[in-house]
Amino acid sequence: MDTVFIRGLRIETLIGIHDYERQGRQPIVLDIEMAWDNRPAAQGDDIALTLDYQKVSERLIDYVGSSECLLVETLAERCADLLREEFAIPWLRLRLSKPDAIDAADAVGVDIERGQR
Ligand SMILES: Nc1nc2c(c(=O)[nH]1)N=C([C@H](O)[C@@H](O)CO)CN2
Repeated sequence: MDTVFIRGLRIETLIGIHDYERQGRQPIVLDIEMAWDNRPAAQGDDIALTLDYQKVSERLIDYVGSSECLLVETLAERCADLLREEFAIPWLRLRLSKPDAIDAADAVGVDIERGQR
């Protein structure tokens, strides 16, 4: 199975359960693998047949940048649903990291896998 991936997509958003987190935005980082048959695009050298990672990235920047979730689980699930519905992606694995949440940790977050490989 081929994939298209996006690694290290950093987006400022309002996220967290604590009052101080509701006062201002902080970064989250997305790492995403998305199932896609890359052969038709390669055969025709045709961007129209790709899962265009620029369009996917721009859509996520817009959506996440205007989100106000409490939990990383909620935002991860909503991103996965959006991608699968709007881009007809049959399977994806998505890691949502919060690099600034825990001082003693490089990052915390969730990994989810949705759809059929
Ligand atoms: N499983 C989770 N645990 C925690 C979350 C979360 O979103 N999912 N969030 C917090 C706080 O917002 C933390 O990120 C900032 O101190 C704590 N635990």
